Amino acid sequence: MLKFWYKEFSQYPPDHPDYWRIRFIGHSLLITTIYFAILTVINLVYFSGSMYALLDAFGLVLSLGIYYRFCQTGHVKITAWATTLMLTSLIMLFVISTKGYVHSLLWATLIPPFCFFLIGRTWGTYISSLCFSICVFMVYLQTKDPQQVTFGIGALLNVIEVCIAQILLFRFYEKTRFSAYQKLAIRNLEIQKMAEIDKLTGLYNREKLDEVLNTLLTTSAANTDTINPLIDTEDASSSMAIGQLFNGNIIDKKISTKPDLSSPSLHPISIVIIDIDHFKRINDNHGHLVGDKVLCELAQLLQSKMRNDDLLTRWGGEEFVIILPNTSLADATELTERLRFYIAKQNIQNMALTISLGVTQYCPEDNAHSLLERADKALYQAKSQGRNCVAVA
Ligand SMILES: Nc1nc2c(ncn2[C@@H]2O[C@H](COP(=O)(O)OP(=O)(O)OP(=O)(O)O)[C@@H](O)[C@H]2O)c(=O)[nH]1
Repeated sequence: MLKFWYKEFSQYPPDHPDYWRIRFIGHSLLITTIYFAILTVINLVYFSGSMYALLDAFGLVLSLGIYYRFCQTGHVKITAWATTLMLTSLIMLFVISTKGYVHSLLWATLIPPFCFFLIGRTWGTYISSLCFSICVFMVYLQTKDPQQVTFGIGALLNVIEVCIAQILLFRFYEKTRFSAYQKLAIRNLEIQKMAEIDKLTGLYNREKLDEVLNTLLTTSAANTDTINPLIDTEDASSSMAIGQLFNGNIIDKKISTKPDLSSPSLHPISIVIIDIDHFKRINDNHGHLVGDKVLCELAQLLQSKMRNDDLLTRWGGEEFVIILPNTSLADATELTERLRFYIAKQNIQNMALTISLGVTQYCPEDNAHSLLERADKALYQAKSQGRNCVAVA
């Protein structure tokens, strides 16, 4: 609708800071054109007020002229100022010429929204203050020389017109505010995702691992009397789900509210550190780009073997860490052995590749650091045992 009026400026895409200002200029000048055209006719035909009709006709020509020029040049700042000055001066001329009677003062309430949106806070404040001071002065003059107030059709039209303009203005404001808020929310989500995802493999990174581990273990420390941080598939009494910690999605499994730290085997959590064997050789022999591809492919293969609640992360370099909730050390060792065997059978970038793995289980006195340190020691042991094997600590 009204495509002939709204010009698309390719230099101002939707994410440009001036995008909404341009739309506002287009809307405002369209509305003022329509208003001035109607007012010219009403003043001329109905009220026989040639002076006001002339003022409105002048406004009509100015609105069209400013918009025509804007479409040609695309100068946002100049157009914003021209529109502001035209509107404020015509409104104030009307207010002064009616001496503030016939509800003409209502028109002045349109000045701040226009000024602030078009020319910014500072000038918006100055111009609005000036115009309102004139309005106050008009009312002061009325007190000095009071006249009988009559509520004619002119006053009625002024009220109706200003009310319609105010509603349109505030609809527009709300639309821009909502749109800006939505964009911001989407950006925030993107940034948050970027901050916790490893760019190369697409897995969660070390920051996310630390966050999840710390949250799990801090929750356990703070709630030793009430909450066990470990997962209990049977006990669904707490509303906090492990899945929320991992990926923001609520997964059915709940964190137990029973004080069970004394018997971690009932609610075990295990950690695995994986390290590619002789990865340096791959880089040296085939180049870093092939090394990167190996990391990505391995990440995908490992991910394909994860269960719903397992969290696979890239710890850094050619090391990966898995958090295995609700998994005892024995189960974790078995699962890890299966992983090792599975990877050794794969052909990754036309190479046979092996991994070494260190496994450990969470103890009540652990913190994130001590837990990872123990798993790392196990990994070191696996390396010294000749690689391509699993060691437990
Ligand atoms: N291509 C690639 N290489 C990486 C990346 N991060 C770390 N590396 C390389 O990974 C190699 C790790 O080498 P080392 O720590 O000596 O370990 P390794 O050769 O796997 O030997 P072991 O662990 O003892 O079996 C180094 O050559 C790093 O440059 C990465 O993102 N991309």
